[in-house]
Amino acid sequence: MFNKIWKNKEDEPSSPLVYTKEEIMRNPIPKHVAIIMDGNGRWAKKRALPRAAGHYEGMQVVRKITRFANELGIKILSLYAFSTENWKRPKSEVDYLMKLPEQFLTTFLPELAEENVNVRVIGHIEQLPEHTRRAVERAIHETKENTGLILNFALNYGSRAEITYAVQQIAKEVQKGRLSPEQITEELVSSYLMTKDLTDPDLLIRTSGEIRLSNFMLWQLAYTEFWFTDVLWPDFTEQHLLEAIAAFQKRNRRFGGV
Ligand SMILES: CCc1cc(N2CCCCCC2)n2ncc(-c3ccc(F)cc3)c2n1
Repeated sequence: MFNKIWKNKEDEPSSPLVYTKEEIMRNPIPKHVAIIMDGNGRWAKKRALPRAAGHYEGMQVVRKITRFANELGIKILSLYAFSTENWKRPKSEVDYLMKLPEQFLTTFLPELAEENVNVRVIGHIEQLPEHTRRAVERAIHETKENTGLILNFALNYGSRAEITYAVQQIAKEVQKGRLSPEQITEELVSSYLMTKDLTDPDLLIRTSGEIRLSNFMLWQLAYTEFWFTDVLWPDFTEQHLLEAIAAFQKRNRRFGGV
């Protein structure tokens, strides 16, 4: 295996450094954390379990990390749950994945509401099975007045498609004479994206050792700190989130000066 530019977290004993919530909360907390939740299939394979077991375990981690992010004072947590490329997976796996939003919400929506969490979704949910879309729309409706953590699921989402659709919409406005080319600024483009009501991610976390963006929030991540870990998503813990935020805080210490 080639020598990686960052430490392998998965094979080493747990990091000698242990961070506490109190210690991390003494420094600025990233307002928007985005996570590419990778490694569920590999986690199952390592245990000779079906891939569905990895997805199920990954869903339990979503609940745990959502609760902890809310405690830390993170304002927005974006989770890449299903990309437009995921449709290429075996039908049985896609069918299972499409049941997870209902399962998650049936089990945890009362708790999310209790914790004042505001559920949102970016992506083309109109292309999801009816039962999946209904569960998601109900969660969005039932939590829309909540003012706590914004839990933003990326479902059937692809960044290039999002940007292309925005360009098409802007071109139509120019064609109708409602916009001039000079009015097309970065702010205007951002206002045509699905994330128009959200600030850009301050910290991106990707698990399972993959070092790529996989067509996730390409425009929005322009100035985001990236933190990669070999840890597989089902093994991701509050301590790993603290480690990622500690790295974010170390990198942003320079903000005070040159
Ligand atoms: C539709 C694919 C999918 C996969 C999935 N996994 C599987 C892959 C990633 C690891 C996490 C568990 N989760 N976990 C929660 C949701 C969810 C989505 C929307 C919502 F409103 C509430 C919950 C979810 N959705």
